Amino acid sequence: MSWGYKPNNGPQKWVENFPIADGVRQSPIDIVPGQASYDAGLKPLTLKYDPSTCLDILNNGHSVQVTFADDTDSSSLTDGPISGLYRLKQFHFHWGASDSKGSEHTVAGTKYPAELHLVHWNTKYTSFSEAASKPDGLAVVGVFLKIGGENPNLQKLLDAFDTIKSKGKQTSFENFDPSTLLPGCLDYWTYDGSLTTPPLYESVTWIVCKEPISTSSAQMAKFRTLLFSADGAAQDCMVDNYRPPQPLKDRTVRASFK
Ligand SMILES: NS(=O)(=O)c1cc(F)ccc1F
Ligand SMILES: [Zn+2]
Repeated sequence: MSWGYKPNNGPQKWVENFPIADGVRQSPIDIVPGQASYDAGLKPLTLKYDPSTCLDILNNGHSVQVTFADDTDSSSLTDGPISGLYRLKQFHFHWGASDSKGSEHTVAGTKYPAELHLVHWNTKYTSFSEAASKPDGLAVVGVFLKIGGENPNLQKLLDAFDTIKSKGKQTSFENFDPSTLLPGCLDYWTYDGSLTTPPLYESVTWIVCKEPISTSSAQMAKFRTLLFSADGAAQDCMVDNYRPPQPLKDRTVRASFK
């Protein structure tokens, strides 16, 4: 049986097949603002996204993912804590069975109902796959979702969910601009971490935005209509697809803001 988020295949069991789960730079972490160190050398993020690079939306059995054409530099991340140019490959979410949990990173122990991850790979490598296992291979921008007003930009994604309800389903999804899912303020915390799902590669420069975006409780309920299970199998709601915070070990979290 493959990895998942249940007691018998979930985060507490991943170390059996992926020993790096107990590694030195695992993600997510609990971010403690009072312990983060302000670094005046950190640049503002430069995120340039071209909606025409948006390809499709997929239920991959672990999350809902929107995939981008990454054969040019059209959708990229530069500056911030990184050097060079990283191309956007995909974005996806993690969420809970209720509004009281769901994010992977936490802020002084606070859990948000969901967390958006925008995954970028370092163009010093030839592909996402090659970059994914390198210590400076990936840069993931994390954005917290909080319960507030309905989010019309998020709604465009949710409207596609009925056609990708079960594992393996995908459908074309064009001209979506991921910058509409970013908060107004791009202040961030950054630290060296890992993928939060197997293979848990320690290849991610994490860039976690301080400001959340809003979603409504009804919109969160829509995420919970997705299934971990494939068509025809017993229906298994896709909820609680988040890894809990991991030990900080010998790492510091830097803040781009005072
Ligand atoms: N949740 S994550 O952003 O660390 C992540 C991104 C990937 F591209 C692959 C696996 C992952 F776990
Ligand atoms: Zn993720």
